[in-house]
Amino acid sequence: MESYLISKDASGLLFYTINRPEKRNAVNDEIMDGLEKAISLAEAEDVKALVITGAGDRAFCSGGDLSVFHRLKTKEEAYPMLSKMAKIIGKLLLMPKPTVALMNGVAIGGGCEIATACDFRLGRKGMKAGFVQGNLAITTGWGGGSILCEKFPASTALKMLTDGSMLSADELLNMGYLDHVYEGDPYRNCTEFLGKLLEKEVGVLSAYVAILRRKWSEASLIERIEQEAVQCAILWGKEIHHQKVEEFLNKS
Ligand SMILES: CC[C@@H](C(=O)O)C(=O)SCCNC(=O)CCNC(=O)[C@H](O)C(C)(C)COP(=O)(O)OP(=O)(O)OC[C@H]1O[C@@H](n2cnc3c(N)ncnc32)[C@H](O)[C@@H]1OP(=O)(O)O
Repeated sequence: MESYLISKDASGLLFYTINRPEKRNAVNDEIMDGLEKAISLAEAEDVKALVITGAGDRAFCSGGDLSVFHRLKTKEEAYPMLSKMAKIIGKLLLMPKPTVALMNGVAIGGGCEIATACDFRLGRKGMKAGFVQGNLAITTGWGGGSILCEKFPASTALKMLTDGSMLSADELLNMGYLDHVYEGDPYRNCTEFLGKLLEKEVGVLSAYVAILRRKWSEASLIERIEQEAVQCAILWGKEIHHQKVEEFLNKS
């Protein structure tokens, strides 16, 4: 089974679907490479927006694949993985088309980092999301912390990052993290939410998006994302992080 799927519809939406529902759509190297591929495919003239979602009805994305990345023990081993995904998330953040996180289920850790980089976040009623990295004795390491701090009020961002709690769709909507909570078919809800955006010329969409992207480029957000990966790698190398991950992997 492919780890990811890429498809395009007639209205100009390019879909990137993480396809590991049995692992709650945890991110491995293949998924990182697929996301980078989808970001470049979205440059095509007939694509109006990129939509990221997860296969199945349980998870949007459960973050980094702990069973794979647990093999990385030192900061020197962890940094290339963190930096690779931080660069891809930086590309997602600055890509020249609008982006949507269609959060069909739980989003945890790195899953929230991917969603935070998107322009719009739609959550299925009943889903939950949380930046749980602190519970694993690390921080966000793919840039999501820096992006959260840029896009949301400082107190909202700091509370989400330091609490490490799972928040309900209604809580996420109230605090402005989600733009919309939907029930029923995700595809129909996504196209309805985007609505008139999809009727606009692609040049108009890219020009508006560029206004936003310039703001983030001028705020040195890419440099801050890179510093976040470095900082996370240092915590990653500590024994307490490995103990916390082992607790999750041995939980059954
Ligand atoms: C590494 C980068 C870092 C960052 O920079 O942000 C991170 O992302 S840290 C990773 C943070 N993620 C987590 O801590 C998520 C851990 N997962 C869970 O809490 C739960 O699995 C869930 C996502 C809430 C789903 O719960 P549930 O529906 O009850 O399913 P299971 O727990 O039984 O999981 C099913 C299956 O999937 C495996 N799984 C789930 N998440 C991951 C993951 N992130 N990495 C690897 N594997 C994962 C889980 O182990 C089960 O596998 P089997 O036992 O083989 O069925």
